[in-house]
Amino acid sequence: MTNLDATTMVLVLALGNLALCALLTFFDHGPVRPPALSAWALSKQVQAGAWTLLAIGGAGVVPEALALPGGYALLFAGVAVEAGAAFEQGGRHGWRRPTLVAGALAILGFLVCYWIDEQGLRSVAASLLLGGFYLAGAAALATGWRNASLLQRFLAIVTAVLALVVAARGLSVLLLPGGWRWLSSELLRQLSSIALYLLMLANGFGMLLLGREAASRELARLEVVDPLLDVPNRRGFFNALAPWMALARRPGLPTALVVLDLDDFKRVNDGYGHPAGDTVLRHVVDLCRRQLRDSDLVGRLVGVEFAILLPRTNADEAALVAERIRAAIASSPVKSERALISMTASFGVTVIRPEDSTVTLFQRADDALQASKRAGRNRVSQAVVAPVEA
Ligand SMILES: Nc1nc2c(ncn2[C@@H]2O[C@H](COP(=O)(O)OP(=O)(O)OP(=O)(O)O)[C@@H](O)[C@H]2O)c(=O)[nH]1
Repeated sequence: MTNLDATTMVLVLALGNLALCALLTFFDHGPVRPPALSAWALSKQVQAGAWTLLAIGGAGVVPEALALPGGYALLFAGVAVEAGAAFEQGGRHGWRRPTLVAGALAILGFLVCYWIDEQGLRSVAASLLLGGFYLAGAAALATGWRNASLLQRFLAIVTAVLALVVAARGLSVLLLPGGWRWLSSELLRQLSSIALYLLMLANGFGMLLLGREAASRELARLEVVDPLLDVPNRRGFFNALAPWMALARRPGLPTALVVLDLDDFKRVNDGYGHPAGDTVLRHVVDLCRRQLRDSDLVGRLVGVEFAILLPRTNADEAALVAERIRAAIASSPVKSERALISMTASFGVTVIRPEDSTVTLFQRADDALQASKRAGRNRVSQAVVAPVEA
């Protein structure tokens, strides 16, 4: 292997991290910057500072006695923040703080080792601590392995392997100072430098690509899910309804559809403000969910009109479910900042018939809903089904 001297590798790492920082500065992340990305950008800045300090220390611009401990302390702070960002990205928000504490302890531990032994113990501590933090980052990437994307799994494995190479260097200095067979300690040092460089690249591209994956997943989700209430929107509900429409053409248990419209909701918005109206909507969805089975589905059709799909349920059973939800809504006022807001809803109930299209199905349910409204609101009406002509 060509000789990669330590000063060159440190310089390459400094330049690489500085380049990443520049890219992140000009990256348009939209109006809201995700916390994981902010933490990660900070970690890159700190690491860029660390490698730069180590590089200029190596070149004799800054006294080594200052550059080495200062550079490594910054480096541990940087990798600790980076591991914390990876936990944040993986949804383990609680792990961020312990990672930062571990970073502070690592700095302390390293400084003690440096003070005891400037050469041997220092590289043992540096390699083991850096490897440890990157391994923590790999563990964070591996969270939710089953649902993780291929990219995330690949990054978790690559990070773990490279972290082990970095840590192996520290162990070799400690246990096999003369090297082992062809694996000389110099070769391990070079491999460890290359691993650090690859970690920088893998984490750099990986984090940005993972962010992009998450953004496109979120976009796809928003096509079928209502962002305020986290239930299927009209399109999502119709998607879920399609197989039940097809099943209705075969003999078997019926599937019911309930449509629900909150009564006089304009009064809530006008009287208590739009945010209070949103709270009421969340509360209503919550109440509905509590009255339904896992196999049932509530979706938001438009505004304050909802639909509920009740598989294997006939019209009378569906009317009972609707009545339960009606009573729950009417008897649980919502606490807003200013007052208790009482709410009622009107319901239309029908079952899917073999000859139904979504238009005829919703027309029937909506007619029943309008009948409830005309009859004074806060009630459940079953659709009138015209007999099928022979
Ligand atoms: N806070 C809030 N209000 C909404 C939302 N979507 C729709 N609305 C409001 O809900 C109200 C719906 O009004 P309508 O369904 O036309 O009528 P209503 O006042 O509910 O009266 P009836 O349906 O005739 O009983 C309107 O004032 C909308 O602005 C939302 O996401 N949040």
